Amino acid sequence: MNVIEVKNYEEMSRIAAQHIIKKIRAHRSYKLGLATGSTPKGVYHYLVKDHQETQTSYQQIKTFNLDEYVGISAHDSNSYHYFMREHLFNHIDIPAEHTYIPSGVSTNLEKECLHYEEKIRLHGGVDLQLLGIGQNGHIGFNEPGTSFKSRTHIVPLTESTRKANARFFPSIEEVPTHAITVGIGTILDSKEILLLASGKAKAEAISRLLNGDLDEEFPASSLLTHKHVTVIADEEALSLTKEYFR
Ligand SMILES: N[C@@H]1[C@@H](O)[C@H](O)[C@@H](COP(=O)(O)O)O[C@@H]1O
Repeated sequence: MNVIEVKNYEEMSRIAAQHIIKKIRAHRSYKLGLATGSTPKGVYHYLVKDHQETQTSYQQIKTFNLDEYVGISAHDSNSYHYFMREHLFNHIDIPAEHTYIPSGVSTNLEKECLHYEEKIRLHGGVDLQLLGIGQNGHIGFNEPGTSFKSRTHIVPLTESTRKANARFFPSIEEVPTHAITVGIGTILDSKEILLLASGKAKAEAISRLLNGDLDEEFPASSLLTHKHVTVIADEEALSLTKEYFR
């Protein structure tokens, strides 16, 4: 696992964006795995800025998002569909039909999970997966205890995750109780993984990831089994990690 220590959120975002832009320019039909949350917002800001300044093209790029809330439609401002349009898709030249996000309002959610897996597979898999990390080590919405072999599935959200995400909703009661997420096995199939972490709230999770052992109770530790993972973390996120492990 390669660890890049950066000063702050801004630097983390810039370096991650530069890496993604380089890949997109080098490979015409690149497949990007995308994430939501506060962490990747800055990366999307830099991708948009670069697109406006240099016209880096996304016409042949395909994107696959990690997850979506169950019961929240694509038009709802709390949906991850909305988030992606707002922060990235509306500002670059990617065709809407190239952007894939699981549907949280499908009438048959089990079928939706299988279809989503199939879509990723038919496109030859994800080349680069961008990831944030939950305070309890979740990746996508794979909560502690999820099998490292899991594929796209429906998950009940833990209280801690609902609390952490409550800031985006009018009240905690309105935070959905379930989500649809690609599995840990799906994430591990990506050819390359870029995990970003910024701020003190992530320090414990990052320290556990970098110091720790493989443990299904800590989903991010599954990344230790992958050959091509880069962690870009800022000083605060690395503040509890012993020097030796960086
Ligand atoms: N499903 C998302 C994750 O993909 C994300 O990594 C995590 C951390 O969010 P943030 O980046 O806002 O800290 O939150 C949500 O639960």
